[in-house]
Amino acid sequence: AGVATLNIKTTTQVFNNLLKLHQIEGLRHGLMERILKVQSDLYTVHTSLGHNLDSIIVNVSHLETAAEECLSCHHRPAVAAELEELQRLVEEFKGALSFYITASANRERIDLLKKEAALLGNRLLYNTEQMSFEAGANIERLTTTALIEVERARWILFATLLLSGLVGVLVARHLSRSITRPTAELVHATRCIAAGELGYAIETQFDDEFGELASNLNSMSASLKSGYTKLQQEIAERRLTEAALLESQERYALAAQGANDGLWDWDLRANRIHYSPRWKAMLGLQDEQGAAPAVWLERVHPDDRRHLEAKINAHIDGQTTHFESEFRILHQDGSYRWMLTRGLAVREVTGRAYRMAGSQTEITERKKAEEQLLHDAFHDALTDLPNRALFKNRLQQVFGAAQRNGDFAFAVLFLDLDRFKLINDSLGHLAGDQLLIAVGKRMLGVVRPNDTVARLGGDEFAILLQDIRGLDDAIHIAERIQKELPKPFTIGGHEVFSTASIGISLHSAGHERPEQMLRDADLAMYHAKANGKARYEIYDARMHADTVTHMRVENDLRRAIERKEFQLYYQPILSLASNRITGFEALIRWQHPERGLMAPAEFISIAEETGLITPMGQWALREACSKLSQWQRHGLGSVPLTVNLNLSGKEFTPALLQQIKELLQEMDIAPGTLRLEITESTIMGEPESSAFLLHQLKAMGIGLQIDDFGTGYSSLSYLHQFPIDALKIDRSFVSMMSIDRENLEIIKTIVNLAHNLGMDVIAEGVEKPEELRILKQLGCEYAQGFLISRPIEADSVATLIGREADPDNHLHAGSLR
Ligand SMILES: Nc1nc2c(ncn2[C@@H]2O[C@H](COP(=O)(O)O[C@H]3[C@@H](O)[C@H](n4cnc5c(=O)[nH]c(N)nc54)O[C@@H]3COP(=O)(O)O)[C@@H](O)[C@H]2O)c(=O)[nH]1
Repeated sequence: AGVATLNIKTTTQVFNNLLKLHQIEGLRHGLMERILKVQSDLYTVHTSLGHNLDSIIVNVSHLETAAEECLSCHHRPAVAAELEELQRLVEEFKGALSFYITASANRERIDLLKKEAALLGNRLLYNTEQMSFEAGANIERLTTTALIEVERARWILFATLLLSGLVGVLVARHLSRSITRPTAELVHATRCIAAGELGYAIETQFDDEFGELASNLNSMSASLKSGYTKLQQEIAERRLTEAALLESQERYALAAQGANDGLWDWDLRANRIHYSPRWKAMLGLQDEQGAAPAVWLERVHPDDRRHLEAKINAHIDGQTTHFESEFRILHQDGSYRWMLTRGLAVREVTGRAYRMAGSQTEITERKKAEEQLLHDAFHDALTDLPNRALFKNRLQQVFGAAQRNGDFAFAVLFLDLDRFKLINDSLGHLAGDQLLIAVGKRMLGVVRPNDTVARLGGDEFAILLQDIRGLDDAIHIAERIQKELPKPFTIGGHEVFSTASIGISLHSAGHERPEQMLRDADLAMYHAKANGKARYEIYDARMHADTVTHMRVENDLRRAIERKEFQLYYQPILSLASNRITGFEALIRWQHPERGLMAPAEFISIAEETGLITPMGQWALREACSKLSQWQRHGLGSVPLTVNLNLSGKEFTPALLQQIKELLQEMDIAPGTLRLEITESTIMGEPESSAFLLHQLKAMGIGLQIDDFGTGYSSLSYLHQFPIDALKIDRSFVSMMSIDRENLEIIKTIVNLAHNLGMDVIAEGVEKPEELRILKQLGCEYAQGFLISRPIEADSVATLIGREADPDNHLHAGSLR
C-alpha cells in the first residue's frame, strides 16, 4: 500500500508537471502568434505595429513567468538558458522595431532596419518553435512515464488488493477459529440455557478467555440447574406444605367442629377477642354478645382467675412455649363449667406478642371423672372413709404442722376388729361389709370433725387425732370407741356385736416419718390382741424390742426346719374310767442352739404368720406317727396307745389328707389311734370346707377332737354336723372349776353337750386332785394335766407306761409328775 501510494504520488507529480507544460505551451503559441503578427505588420507597415510589439513584450513576460514557474518541470537547465536567449532576442527585436519606426527619410536604412527586424523576428520565431517542439517532446516523454507509473500503480494496487484479500481470508479464518466458533458455542449455550435447558455444558475445550468464559458458563449453568432443582424441590415442598397446611387447617376446623370446641382470637393491640359462635354457645351466650376479654375473664371462677391470668401473662411475656389452662367458668344458667383452654401467641420479630388465639374444650365431665377417680384413689370403696394413702398423706401434713409448731400434739389409733372373720364367715360377706360400714360411721361419731378415720383394709381402721392435749386425749377416744363399738349393730335383721383391739401411738421426737407412727400403733394393737382383745395398748419401746425378737425368731425358725432342731414331747392322757394312761398329746419343742428348749407359745404364732407352720407340722405329724407305730409295735399299754396332735388353722388344708393317707399306708398304726386336735376357731373359720375335711379324715379312721373348747366362737347348730369324737375343755375353766361355780357350770354344760352329741370329754390342765375328783363326778372321760404328768420326752414314754403297768407302783394322781 505504501509503494502504491508513493507511486501514485509520483505519477500525480508528473501529471501536474504535464499540466504546467501545457500551460507554457499555450503561452508559447500565443507568443508565436504575436511574433507572426509583428512580422506581418513589419512588411505591411501597419499603424498597429507599435501596439503589437507591446503585446509581444507582454507575451514574452508571461512566458518568462511561466518558464520560471516551470523551472521545476524542466530538468534540463538548457531550457532556462533558451528562455534567457529568447528574452534577449525580444529585447533586440524590440530595439530594431523602434529604430524602424523612428527612421525617417532614408529608405534604405528603413529597409535595412526592416530586414534586420524581420531576421530577428524569424530567429525569435524559430527559437520559440524549437522550444515548443522540445516541450512537446518533453510532454510526450513525461506522459509516457506517467502512463507507465499509472500502469505500475494499477498493478501494485491489484497486488495489494490481492494480498489484502488473502490476508483478509487468513484473518477471517483465524477469527473464525478463535472468536466466532467459541462465540457461537457460547451463544448456543446461552440460548439453550435461556430455552430452559439448565445444566447445558459446553464440551469443547478452549485455552483462552473463551475457555474460562465457557467454564464459568458451565458452572453458571450447573449452579442454575442445581438452584433450579432446589427451587423446584422447594416449590414442591412448599406446595406439599401448603397442601398439608390447608389439610391441617381443614382438619383442625373439622376437629374443632367435631370436638365441639370453641375458638377465640385475641387482638392484643386492640384488646378485642373474637369468640366463635360455639365458644359463646358453650357458656350459654348469644352470638351477638361482646368481644371484650372481660366476657371471658370476668366469668372465670374467682378461685381460678388469678391462676388463669398468670398463665396468660406468662405466655404473652414469652415465658411459656404455649398456653394451657383449666378453670371453671360461669355459664348463663348460673352453673360453673370446667373448661380447658389452649392457645398460642403470634409475635413480632422483636418477640412482642400482638395476637393470641386458641380453643376451648369443655371438660366438666372429665373433671368430675377425675375428681371421682381422685376420690376413689384416696377413699375406701366400701366405707367411703379415707384409705391408707390418704391417711398417710394427712399424717404427713400433721407431721409438717408438728415440725412448725413444737406444741402440736397428735396421735394415731390403730384398730382391728376382734373376731371379724368369724362374723364375716358365719353371717356372710355382705353382712361383714355392712358391719364395716357401720363401724366406720360409729367411729366418725366418736371423733372430732378434723380428725381422720380411715379404713386401712380388711377389718383394720386407723384414726388420726389432731391437735390433742396429750396421751390422755388419745386414751379417752380409745375408751369411747371401746364403749361405743360393743353396742349392737343391726345387720340384715341380726344383732351383731363387735369389739376392737386398739393400739395407740402418740407422736414423739423419736418419730421421724409418718409410717413409723402407724407401725407403732399397729404394734400396740397387736399387743392389745395378744393381751386378750377388746382393749387398747399404748405403744412403748419394749414392743419394738418384741418385734425385733419376733423377727429373730422368724429367721431362726427357717434355719431350725433345715437343721431339724424340733422335738416332740408327750403328755399322758388318763382315762378316768380305767385310771390308766391310754394315750399322749404330742407337744412340739424347739431346741434352740442359743436360747435352749423353747415352748410352742414362743414360736407357733410366728410359724403360722410366716407359713413355716406347714413344713414344721408335716415334720411333727410324721414324727408322732412314727413314735405311735413304734409304741404299738412294742405293745406298750393295756390298749393300743393313742397320740393326739395339734393342728393350727394353716395346717388344716386338703394337703393334710394326702399326707395322712401316705403316712397311714407307710406306717402300721391301729385305726382310730391317731387323733387330731383342732380349735373351734379353725373349724368355724371355714365351716363348709372344715366339714368336708373332717369327714374325709374321719373316713380314714382319724380321731377328731375340738381343742380349747369354750374359749372360741362355737356355733352349736353346726357342731353336731361335724364328725367330732371329743371335746377338750380348756384349762382356764378347769383351773377355776373348784373356785368358781360359774366355771363348774360351764364344764357341766360342756360335758352334757358332748355326751348328748355322742362325744367324749377330755379335761385339760388338771393340776389338783380335787379337780380330778370333780371331773370324775361329772362323768368326764379323760384328764390331762400336770397332776398326771408334765409333757415328757419320747424315750420316757416306755418307762412311764412300764411303771404304770407295775402293780406295786399303783398309779395315783400326781404320781407320774
Ligand atoms: N400346731 C401345733 N401346735 C402345737 C404343737 N405343739 C403344741 N402346740 C400348741 O402349743 C400350745 C401350747 O403347748 P405347750 O406349751 O406344750 O403347752 C401344753 C401343755 O404343756 C400345757 N399343759 C398341760 N397340762 C397343763 C397343766 O396342768 N397346767 C398348765 N399350766 N399347762 C398345762 O397345755 C398345753 C397343751 O394344751 P392343749 O394343746 O390345749 O391340750 C398347745 O396348746 C398347742 O396349741 C404342734 O405340734 N403343732
